[in-house]
Amino acid sequence: MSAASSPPPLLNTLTPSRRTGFNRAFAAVYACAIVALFYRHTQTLLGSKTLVSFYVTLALFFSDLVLAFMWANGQAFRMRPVYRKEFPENIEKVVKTSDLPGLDVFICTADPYKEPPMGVVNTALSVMAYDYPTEKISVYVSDDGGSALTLFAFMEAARFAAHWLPYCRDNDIATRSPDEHFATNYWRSSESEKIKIMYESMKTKVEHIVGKGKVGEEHITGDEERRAFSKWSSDGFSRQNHPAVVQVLLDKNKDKDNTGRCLPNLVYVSRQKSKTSPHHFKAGALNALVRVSAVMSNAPIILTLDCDMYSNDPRTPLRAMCYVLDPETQKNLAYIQFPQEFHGITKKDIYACEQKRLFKVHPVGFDGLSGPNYLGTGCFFRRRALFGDPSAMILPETKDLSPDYVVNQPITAHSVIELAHHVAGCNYENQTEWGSKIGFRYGALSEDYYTGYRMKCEGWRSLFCYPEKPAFFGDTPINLLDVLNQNKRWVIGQLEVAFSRYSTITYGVKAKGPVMGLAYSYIAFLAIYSIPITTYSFLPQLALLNGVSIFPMVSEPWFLLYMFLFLGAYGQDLFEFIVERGTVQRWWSDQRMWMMRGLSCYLFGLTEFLLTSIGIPAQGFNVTSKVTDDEQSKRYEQGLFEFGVPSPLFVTLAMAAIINLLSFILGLVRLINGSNKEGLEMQMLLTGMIVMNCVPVYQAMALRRDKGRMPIKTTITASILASVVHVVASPLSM
Ligand SMILES: O=c1ccn([C@@H]2O[C@H](COP(=O)(O)OP(=O)(O)O[C@H]3O[C@H](CO)[C@@H](O)[C@H](O)[C@H]3O)[C@@H](O)[C@H]2O)c(=O)[nH]1
Ligand SMILES: [Mn+2]
Repeated sequence: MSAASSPPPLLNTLTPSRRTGFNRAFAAVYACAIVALFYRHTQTLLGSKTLVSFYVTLALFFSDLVLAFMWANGQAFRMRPVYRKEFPENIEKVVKTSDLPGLDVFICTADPYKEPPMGVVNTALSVMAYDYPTEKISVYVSDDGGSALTLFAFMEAARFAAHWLPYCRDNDIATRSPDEHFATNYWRSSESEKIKIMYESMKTKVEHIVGKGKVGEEHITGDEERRAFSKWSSDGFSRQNHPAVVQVLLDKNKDKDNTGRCLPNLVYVSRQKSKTSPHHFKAGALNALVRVSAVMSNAPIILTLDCDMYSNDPRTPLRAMCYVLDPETQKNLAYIQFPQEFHGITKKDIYACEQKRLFKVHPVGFDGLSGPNYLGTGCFFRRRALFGDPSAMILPETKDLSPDYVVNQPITAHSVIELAHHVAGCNYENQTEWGSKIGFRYGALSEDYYTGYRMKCEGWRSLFCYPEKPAFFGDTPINLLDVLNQNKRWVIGQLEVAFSRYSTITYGVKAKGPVMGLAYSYIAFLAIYSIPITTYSFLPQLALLNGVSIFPMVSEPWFLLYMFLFLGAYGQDLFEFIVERGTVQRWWSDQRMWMMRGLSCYLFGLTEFLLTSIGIPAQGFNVTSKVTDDEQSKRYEQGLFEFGVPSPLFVTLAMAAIINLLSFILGLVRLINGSNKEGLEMQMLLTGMIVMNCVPVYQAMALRRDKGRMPIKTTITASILASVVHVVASPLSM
C-alpha cells in the first residue's frame, strides 16, 4: 500500500467483551434450571394436600415467575457487551480546530436551597474551561427555582470566569471545578493564590446572600443588573408563577478574559411558569433550553448536565468528537452517554449509590445492541436527534428553531432576546409537538430513560463512552431516606413507561426487536422485584416460625437445583461487579441495598403507581438534596445507616428485619435442642442471610443512641405490624 492511501488516524475502537461466549452458554444452562424449577412447582402445586400449602406454593410460583421474567430481561445486557476506546489526540489530525462543531451545554437547577448556587457555578465553570475552542462553547443555565440568588451567583461567576479560564488553560489544570481544584494538592504560585482568594471571596459573598435569602441593593452594580433583578420585584413573582427571565451574562463576541481572549457565551434562563400550565419538570426545562439555545447559538451538539455534575476532564468534548466525527460511528447517532460517577462515596458505599449496574454494567451491555439508555446527565446529543427519526426530520413551528438554522445575529440583539423570551414562555408548547415528538419527552418522571428509549424506537442509536478517567463527577445522596425516595421516583417513572402505550414489551419489542425490548423492559419493570423480595423476606420465615418446611430437603436432588439457581445468580452478579472495576465489599453493600430497596422504595413505588392508575393523585419530581449536614456525613463516613426521621419506607424494612431475626433465633434454638423438623435447612440459610443484611437495622433499632438511629415510633409500629403478620400467618402450621 502506498503512503497516500494509508488509513486515516484512528479515532476510536470497539472490542467485544470476552465474557460474551460464557454469558450465552451460562444463560442456556440457567434457563434449563429455571424450566426444571417450574416443573417442580407445578408438581407441588398439583400435589398440594391442604389449601394453605397450595397458596404457599402459588405465592412461590408467582414470585419465581417474576424473578424468571426479570432474569430473562437481564440476559439482554449479557448477550453482547462491548468496550470502546477513543483517541482524542488524533482529532486535530482529522479536522481543523476551526471546523469543530459548536457545543451548547445545558445545566439544570431547580432549587437554590437543595442545590446551592455555588455548586451550580462550579459545574458551569468546569465546562466553560473545557479544552475546546472557547468561541464554540455556549453554556445555558436553566433555573426552575426561578431564583434571583442563582442569577446573582452567575453574575459573580461571569466575572470570575475572566480569571479562572486563562488560569486553567495556561497552567493546564486537570480539575476545572474551582472547589475541587483548590481541594486537591495543586501547584501553588502567586497566581494560584491570587485566584484562590478571588474564588473564596466570591463564594463567601454568594453564600452570604443565599443565607440572607435576597439580593440587597448594595450588591447590584450597574443598570443592566438592576434591570435584571427588577423582574423579581414585580407583583406575585414566585417559583411557580413568574415571567420568563433570559439574561445573557457573557457574550463571546464582546466579553474577553483578563488575557484578552474571548469568553464562552453564558446565559441564564428561567422559563416562564404559571400555576395553570403544566411545566413537565426537567424535561420541560430542557426543552425550553433547546429552544432558547436554538435562537442564540444553535450548536449541533448539546451536552446535558445536572447542576451537580462538574467536569473532571477538560478533554471530554474531544472524546465525544471521536464518535461524532467518525463516519462509521456517526451514522444514526443520537447521543453519546458517559457513565454517572460520584465523588464522596466511601469505600464501603453502604447505600450502593455507585449504582454500578445502572450506570456501568447495563450501558456496557446495551452498547453492543443499539446503544445505552440516556442517563439524564453527562450526555452529548446531536441536536438533530431531538427532531424526529433519522430519515424524516420533524420541523418545529418556526424555522428559527430548526436544527439546521444558522444563527446570524449577535446573541444580545434585541430581536434574539425577544424571541428567546417568547420560546421560554409557559404556553409556547400548546398545540405543538414538543414533548411528544420533538425534544425531551413528557409523560414519565424518568424523562431521561423515556426520551432515550423513544429515540431508540425511532431508529437512532447511541454509544457509551467510558474512559478510565471519569469525565464527570456528581453528588449522590448519602442519607438512606434520600436514596430510597430518589429510587422510588425512578421506578415510578419507569413503570409509567412499562404500562404506557409505548410499553417496552409491546411497542419496544416491535420497534427494536426482542433483545433490545428485553433490555429496556428490565429497567421499566425494575419495581416488580419487590414482589419476590418481599415474599422471600416474609413467607419462608413465617413458615419457619411455625415449623413448616416449604423448600426441598438437603437430601433431595432438588436441593442442588435451588443451590445452583441461587449461587449462579449471585455469583454471576458478583463477577460482573468486580469486572466493572468493583470490590467485594461494595458488592456486598450493593446486594444488601437491592434487598432493602425491594422491601421499601420498589414496593412503595409499585403501590403508588397502582394507586395513581386508579386515580389517586401522585407526587411530582422531588428534587434530591445536594446539601449534607456535618453530623450526618460523619455517620456516613463511619458506615452507619441513617434512619433518623420516621418514614413508612422504613416500616416494611423494619418488619422484615424483626420477623427474620425471630424466626432465625427460634430455628437455631430448635436446632440446638434437636426439636427441629427436617427440611428447614434452606429456610434457615435464607433467613440467616437476610439477618446478616439487616444488621444495620438491628443496630439502628436497639444499639445506637445517635440522631440517625431508628425512630422509636417506627420500631414500635413495625413490631406491632410484625406481630399482626405473625398471627395472621399462624394457619401455616395447619
Ligand atoms: O422540575 C425540575 C426537577 C429537576 N430538575 C433538575 O433535574 C436534575 C436532576 O434532579 P435530581 O433531583 O438531582 O435527580 P436525581 O435522581 O439525582 O437524577 C437522576 O434522575 C433524573 C430522573 O429522575 C435524571 O433527570 C437525572 O439526570 C439523573 O441524574 C437536577 O439538576 C435538577 O435541578 C429541573 O431542572 N426541574
Ligand atoms: Mn442528582
